[in-house]
Amino acid sequence: MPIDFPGTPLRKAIKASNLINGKLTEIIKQRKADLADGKASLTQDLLSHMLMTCDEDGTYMKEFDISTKIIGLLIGGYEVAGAVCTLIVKFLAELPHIYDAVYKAQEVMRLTPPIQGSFREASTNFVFNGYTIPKGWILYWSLITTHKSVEYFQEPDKFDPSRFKGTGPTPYTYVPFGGGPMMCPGKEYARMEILVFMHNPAKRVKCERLLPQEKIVMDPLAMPAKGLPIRLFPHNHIN
Ligand code: HEM
Repeated sequence: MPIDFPGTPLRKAIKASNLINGKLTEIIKQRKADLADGKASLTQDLLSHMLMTCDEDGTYMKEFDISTKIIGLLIGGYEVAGAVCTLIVKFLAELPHIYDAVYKAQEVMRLTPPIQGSFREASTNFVFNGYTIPKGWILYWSLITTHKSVEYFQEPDKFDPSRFKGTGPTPYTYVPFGGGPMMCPGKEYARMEILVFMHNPAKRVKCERLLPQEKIVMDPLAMPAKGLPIRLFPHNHIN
């Protein structure tokens, strides 16, 4: 239960988020001033783009919304794809036989999706599984529950990249990047980043886990608890 209380991870997260938002707001204000003085260009980067683009009603994004979008991009662009690459190394160490890299990466994101779910606001009253959800409620949808459902995936806890052969899973049952209009905007970039990673270090070396029983923890992304210490060998290494 998330309670904002001194000493809790939530309190720490709120403090860190306020600090980062404060720094980003300074940068945003500076950019606004630079744009007004002609010292910055309208097309120089995403920040200028967010400041200068309005929606169909002529409304511009608020500073706070720009700041949270930037935090989302920083986390998505760095942490999340990094978490997937770490987990790929873990599975490569456990199951080193070469399989199609694309299927393997997909199966890693099914079994250990770095982001476990996301939030939505109910735009209307509706009934789900006998529960009435009133309009305006904030809901958490859990993608890991769908990924581990026996209804959609046989032996859901087994690492089996062949699930993605042929037509693959039923639509909306494999959703590591979310779904619908709010789907992750970094999806294609992340896929490319992961495949480049798999093609280079992961293909050239064999890995051995130093802590084979190391657990995966959600903090908040799925990550090995001790940072996944490994030993690397070239593929032609003979013990
Ligand atoms: C394997 C890597 C990644 C995974 C698994 C992932 C997953 C997700 C998920 C599940 C969401 C929530 C979607 C929803 O609510 O339906 C999301 C949102 C988002 N992702 Fe990613 N992501 C990844 C990489 C990236 C990268 C590389 C970027 C940017 C360069 C990025 C930027 C974002 C942003 C900005 C949002 C928020 C979108 C919004 O609120 O409209 N992500 N991501």
